[in-house]
Amino acid sequence: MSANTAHTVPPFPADVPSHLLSIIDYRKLKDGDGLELDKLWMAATRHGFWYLVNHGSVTEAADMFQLTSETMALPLEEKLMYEQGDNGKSFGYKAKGAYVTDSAGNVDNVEFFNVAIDDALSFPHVTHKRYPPVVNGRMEPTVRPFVIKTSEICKTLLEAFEGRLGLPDSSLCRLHFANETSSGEARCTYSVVRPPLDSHSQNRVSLLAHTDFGSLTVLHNHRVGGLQVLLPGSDEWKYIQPLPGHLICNIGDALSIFSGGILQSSLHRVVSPPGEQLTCERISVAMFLRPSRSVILRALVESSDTIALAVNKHRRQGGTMDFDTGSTMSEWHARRLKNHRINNVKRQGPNTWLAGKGTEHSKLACTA
Ligand SMILES: O=C(O)CCC(=O)C(=O)O
Ligand SMILES: [Fe+2]
Repeated sequence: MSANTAHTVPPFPADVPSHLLSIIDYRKLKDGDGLELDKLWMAATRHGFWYLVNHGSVTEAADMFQLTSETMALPLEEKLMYEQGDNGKSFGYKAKGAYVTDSAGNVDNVEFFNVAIDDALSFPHVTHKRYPPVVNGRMEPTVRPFVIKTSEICKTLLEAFEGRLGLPDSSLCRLHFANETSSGEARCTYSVVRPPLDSHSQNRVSLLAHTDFGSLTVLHNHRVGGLQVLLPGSDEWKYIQPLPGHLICNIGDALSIFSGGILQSSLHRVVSPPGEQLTCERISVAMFLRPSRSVILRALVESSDTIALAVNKHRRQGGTMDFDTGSTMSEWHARRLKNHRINNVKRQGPNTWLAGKGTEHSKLACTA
């Protein structure tokens, strides 16, 4: 397997429907620039997606791309020794074809390798799971620096949201960076569309429509497209153009629930790369920040009048979002993940697909 280089990858096509996401400057956020905070707030509350530039994690991400190529090149039998399984745990390998993509039972075309944030930080001590030697060899030089750098970015974003939501300082950060384990993880993602190609190859769903389970997702996808988003109020799936040096950030279910729905957790999916990129290898690297395992997913109404007002307004207007789920983060994650797995869907029937949904229930009819 050879990773695509800038020379071999055709450009992302200009004639496909794409979102012009806001571009937020991380350096300005760190400096407390009010206008940049306004831009972030607008993006996070309207769309739940934005680009982040000047984030200072280009080198760390480049090493993770290298790790992705090395890990995905392992023999399938070796990767399968680390398969995540059907019990709602996501650490380790996900083979392509393990997740459903629709209610008809079609399956995905994406491989993941997930490394627990806790394992990256505690290495060589194993907190959750063992990994192949190629990952272990890069745990200290590559995965740990990536996780530390990306966690700093996430902390800055959470602090900005605390301020705008009227929450006491550290209240969101404490839910994520306490002395407890979490399901948070770094992810290496790989997919390629292989011949025979037919008229359905273009635009085929390769990762199901979903909202992210946790709080924040920070994604490096620089060249080969495929990520699409269905923004609130829209009924058209549109691409997010991959841009070198730009992080793609999005809000997940947990932050949406904590904030009484003020922060948007939007539906997204991955389809085969558009236009001439169709048969290019697609690699993306992400970190998923999730609250600690025992944190209950409910709106923080006691800590913020802004959130309490938002919940009341939502209820008065007949909204159906559940702001008191009664689920811990760990239960929410396990339920959603189990219901993505084709083996569970086969065992338990088509309703499993519906039971796998997150906060999108309340907003839009899921179209895929
Ligand atoms: O690879 C991508 O562009 C995004 C994948 C994704 O949405 C996810 O892994 O949750
Ligand atoms: Fe996602």
